[in-house]
Amino acid sequence: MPLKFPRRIRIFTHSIPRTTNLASFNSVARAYHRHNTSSSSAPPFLSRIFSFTSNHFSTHRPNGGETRASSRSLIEDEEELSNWVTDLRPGSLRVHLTSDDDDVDRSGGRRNQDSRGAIRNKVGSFRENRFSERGKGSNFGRSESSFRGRKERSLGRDREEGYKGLRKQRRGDVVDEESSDEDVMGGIGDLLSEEDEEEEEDEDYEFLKKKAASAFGFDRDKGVEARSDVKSSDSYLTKTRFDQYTLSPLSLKALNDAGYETMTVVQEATLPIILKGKDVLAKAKTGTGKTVAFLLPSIEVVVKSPPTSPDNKRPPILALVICPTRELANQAATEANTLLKYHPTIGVQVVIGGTRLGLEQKRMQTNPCQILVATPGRLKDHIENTPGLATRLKGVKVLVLDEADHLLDMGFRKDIERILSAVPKERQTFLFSATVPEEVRQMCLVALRRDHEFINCVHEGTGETHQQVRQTHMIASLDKHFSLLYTLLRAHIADNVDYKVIVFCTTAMVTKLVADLLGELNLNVREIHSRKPQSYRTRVSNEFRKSKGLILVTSDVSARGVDYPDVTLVLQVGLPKDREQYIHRLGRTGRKGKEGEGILLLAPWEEYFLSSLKDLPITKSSLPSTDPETVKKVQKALCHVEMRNKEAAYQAWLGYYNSQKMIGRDKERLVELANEFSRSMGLDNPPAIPKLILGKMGLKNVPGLRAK
Ligand SMILES: Nc1ncnc2c1ncn2[C@@H]1O[C@H](COP(=O)(O)OP(=O)(O)OP(=O)(O)O)[C@@H](O)[C@H]1O
Repeated sequence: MPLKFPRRIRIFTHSIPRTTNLASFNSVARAYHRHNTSSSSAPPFLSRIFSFTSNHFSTHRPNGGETRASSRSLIEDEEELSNWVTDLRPGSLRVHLTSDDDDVDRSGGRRNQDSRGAIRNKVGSFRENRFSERGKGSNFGRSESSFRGRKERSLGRDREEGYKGLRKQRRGDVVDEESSDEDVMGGIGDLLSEEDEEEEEDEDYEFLKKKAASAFGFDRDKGVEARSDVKSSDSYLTKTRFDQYTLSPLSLKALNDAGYETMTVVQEATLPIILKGKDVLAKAKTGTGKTVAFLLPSIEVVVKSPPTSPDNKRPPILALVICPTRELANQAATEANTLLKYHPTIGVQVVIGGTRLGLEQKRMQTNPCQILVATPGRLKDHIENTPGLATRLKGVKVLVLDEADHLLDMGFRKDIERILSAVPKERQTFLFSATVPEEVRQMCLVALRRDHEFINCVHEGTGETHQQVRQTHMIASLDKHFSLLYTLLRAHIADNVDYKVIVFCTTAMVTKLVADLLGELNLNVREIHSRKPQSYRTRVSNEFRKSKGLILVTSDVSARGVDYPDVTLVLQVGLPKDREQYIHRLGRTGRKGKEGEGILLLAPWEEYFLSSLKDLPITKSSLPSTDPETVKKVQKALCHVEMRNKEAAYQAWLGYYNSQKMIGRDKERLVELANEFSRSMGLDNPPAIPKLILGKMGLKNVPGLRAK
C-alpha cells in the first residue's frame, strides 16, 4: 500500500545543524552571560541569531529566579494516584528555590571565558550555512562588517530593546505556577513572577520577533497548510485507516479496541513522515489527537528495536516523552498504556513532580521501562540523582516534546537543555503543539535535525481555534465580575442538564478564592491548582474527566493538553497570560469535533488583550443582567470566604498583573486596580503585604499599598 501524503503539506528543510550538543547550545548562552556582567535569562536562540551584537543586550539580574523543589511532603492519598497510571506511586514534593544566578555561578566565569572562541566558531559556521542556503538576501549572508553598517546598527539597537521586551514578557512565564513543574509553596509562587524590575521599554518586541523570523526565513512558511478537504468541514477525522500503514498488528489491535478507526488530520499528516524516520514539528488544533500521533510511531520504534535481556537491570529507555504538566504526563502515559495493551513486554513509566523521588527511583529499578514520560524538572532531578538513568537515556531513539512551544519557552529552558544533553544526538525528535508562535520556532531548532519537517494542520484563514466553538468576550468593571460569573454559570447550568464547565483564573490563589466563593453559592465545584497536593489534583482531574454537572475552577495547570471529554463551557476570568494560553484554555472545550462555548470576561483596562485575538472568531457579548438579589447573594457569600484566602488572592493578583507588561509598568495604576480587586472581594481596606515581598515585586513605597 503506497503511503498517502496529505495534499497541501509543505515540507521544508532548515539549514541549521542540530545543537543538542550542549557545547553549542550552552556555549552560546555562556557567551551571552559573558557579555553581560550580570547573569542573564537570555534565550540561547537569540544569542545565536544576534550573537555578534550580543554585547548590545543589557539585562538586569532580577532577584529570585526559577522555582524549583524544596522539601515538603504533599501526598495524601497514595492509592489514588497509583490507580491513575499503572505503577505510579506518589511520594512527596521537593521544593527548593534556586535562581539563574546559581546556575551561572556553578558554570563558572572561567568556563564562560573559555567557551568564547568555540562560540565564535559555531556562530561563524552557522552564519556561513545560512549564507550558502539562503543567498544574498539573508541577513546571515552579509558580512559582519556590513551587518554593522548604519542601518544594521540601528537594527542592533532595536534588537536590544526588543530583547529586553521579550525577556520582560517572558519573566512571568518562568515562574508561572503552571510553567514550573513543581508546586510553589508558601506564597512564593505567585510572587516570584514579580522580581525586581527595571522599567524598560518593550515597543520593539514585535519588531524583534519579525526580524528574528525573517532572519531564519520563517516568513515563507506561512503557507504550510493541511488538507483542503478538511478546511470546509473543519472535521478532525480523515478517512485514512490506521491499517493502511505498516504498523505493528498488536498496536492496530489496541487502536481498534480504543475505538480509533480512522486517523485524525494530524495523525494522517505526520505518521507517514515520521515512519520515514524524519524529525517533525507539528501544529494542530486542540483536541485533535496529537498524543496518539506521537505515541504510535514512538511505540513502533520500540517494537522494532532489538529486545533487551530480562537480566539487564538497566535496559535502555528507547522513547522519552516530555510534557509540561503532571496532568499531561499522566494522561500521555495512560494513552500509551492503551496503545500498548497487546505489547506486554513494553513498559511505560511516569516521572513527575509532587511524588517521592525515591519511590520513582525504586520503581524504575524494579520494573524498568522502555518508554518514559516525564515532566522536565523531575526528569532533570532523576538524571542528576538516579544511578544508571543517564546510561539508560543514552538509548533514547525517540524524543517527544509535547506542547513544544511551552517547553522550549523560558520557563523550562534549563531543564530542557539538560535533558537534550542527556539523550543521543542520533535520534528522532517530534515536537507537537496547537500553537507554535514564530519566536518559539527558532528554539525548536535546538532539538530538531536540520532536515526536519514542519507540518501545519491549521489552515490559514480558519484560525487556531475550532469553528464549532462559540467564542465571546464581555467587558465589565471588576466589582461586577463575581456576580457576573455566578450569573453566567447559573444561566449555563439552566440551559445544559449535562453541563461541564471549566473556569480559568489568573493564579492559584485567585483560583482558590473563586472556588471557595462558588462553593459558598452552592454550586457543584472542584478546584485544581499548583497549591493542591498532587494526589488531590489527580483525584479531582479523574473525577472531572468522568463527571457531568460539575464546575472545575482551575489555574493554568489545566490549560494545556488535558483531555476532559464533553466540556460545555470554558470561562476565562481575567487576562490570560498570552494569546497562546487563551487558545489552549479554550481548547478544553470543542474537542474531537464537538460543539463548545468559550467566554472571556475582562475588565475595561484588560480590553487591549483582544487585539491579540483579532484573527479569531471571538465576538463581543452584552452583559447578562444581574438582579440586585444575585448581587446581594454573592456579597453575602464573599463574607463567608476566609480572610486569609482573600489576602492571598489579593497578593497573588497583584503579583500576576505586575508581571503583565501593559499593566505592570505603571505601578501606581497597578495598585489602584489591585485595590479595586480587593474591594470586589468585599474588603474595605486592601490587605497588608510583607515588606520583603513588596520589595521583590518592585512595589516598595507605591501609594495605596499597605506594608507589614
Ligand atoms: N484516531 C482517533 N479517532 C478517534 N479519537 C481519537 C483518535 N485519536 C485520538 N483520539 C481522541 O481524541 C481526543 C483528543 O486527543 P488528544 O488529547 O491527543 O488531543 P490533542 O490534539 O493533544 O489536544 P491538545 O492540543 O489539547 O493537547 C482524545 O480523547 C483521544 O482519545
